[in-house]
Amino acid sequence: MSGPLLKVENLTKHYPLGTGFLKKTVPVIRAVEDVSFSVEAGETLCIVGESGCGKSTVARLLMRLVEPTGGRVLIDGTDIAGLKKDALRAWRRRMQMVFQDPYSSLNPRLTAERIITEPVENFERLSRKQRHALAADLLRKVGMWPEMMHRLPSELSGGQRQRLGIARALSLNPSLIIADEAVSALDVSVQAQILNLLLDLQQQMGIAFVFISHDLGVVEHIAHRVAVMYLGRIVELAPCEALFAKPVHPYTEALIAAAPVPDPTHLRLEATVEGEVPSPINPPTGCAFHPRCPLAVELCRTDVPPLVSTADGRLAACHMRAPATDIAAHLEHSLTGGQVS
Ligand SMILES: Nc1ncnc2c1ncn2[C@@H]1O[C@H](COP(=O)(O)OP(=O)(O)OP(=O)(O)O)[C@@H](O)[C@H]1O
Repeated sequence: MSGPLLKVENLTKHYPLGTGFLKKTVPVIRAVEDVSFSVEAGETLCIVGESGCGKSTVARLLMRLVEPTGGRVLIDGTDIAGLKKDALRAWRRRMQMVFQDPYSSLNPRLTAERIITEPVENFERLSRKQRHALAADLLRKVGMWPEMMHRLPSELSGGQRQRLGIARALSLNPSLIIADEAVSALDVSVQAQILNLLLDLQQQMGIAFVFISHDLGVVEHIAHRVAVMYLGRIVELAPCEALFAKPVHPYTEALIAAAPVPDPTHLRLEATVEGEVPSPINPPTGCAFHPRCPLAVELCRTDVPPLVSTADGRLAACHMRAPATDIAAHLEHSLTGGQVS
């Protein structure tokens, strides 16, 4: 296959606040702003950032659970917005989602067998025997006993319920799984088991993951590449090791400094950075991080920094640490006391 499995181009989602009276423009929540990234087959891209930065909205846009205000999502080069009936069904088989809360995302009235075979039965009729065999196989894949297929979600532990959610996602042999805070509701030791299960499944089945988390310990354990979001935008995108070893964006640096968790057994420390996240309704001008940034200069207050490639092959949006060549002269001018135009 040539090209990435998933390509996201300039994805934007604004939620209007109320309806416009007499066509008056209404204020919007800028949940996702001009987000672009790609995911290769078999790769794990983690999206990390503080609460409210737009991570879950990206997940919902990828799954077409909400419509974008702008931008495109391409699977194997095909724009999913243009897919009609059959192609849309085929695409839905390839992308599955695992949710944060294994308690509320599983139907409490269905047995484990019904829960995990339901996605397949949306596409084809299964005999009792086929359903049984499929459920047993999927349960084994996620490290559960086939006998558990007769249990209701309330008869399973939190970790088992999340395994069930993963088995359900695996049932259609997806190429890509979007996992939104998939281990956040679990105890630390169970988190590690589920993360290791996902890594094993990835190795065996070549599944790609978009893994959304606010927990840097989790991210460091499983990511190949990491996209750091701040107030709806990606501010840094880098290979995992490089990001943790030498963050470029001051926000990434602050996140990592606030949660120094290189040891995967300490998965629970949460990222916090000094100061409040500004409102996505009225974000700061220029770089949205400038009110909290120790490096901010006048240019940061006036111009949104573009996401540019740095010498070591990552992307960063920072006037100070990753100046775009065409604005480098502008920056030098402002640093040397010149007026920002
Ligand atoms: N359906 C909606 N209607 C209006 N605003 C929304 C909606 N969904 C999300 N938002 C807003 O969009 C912004 C991004 O929310 P989102 O849930 O994507 O962030 P997040 O990074 O996933 O946060 P968390 O980690 O707390 O889930 C927030 O300001 C949120 O209040």
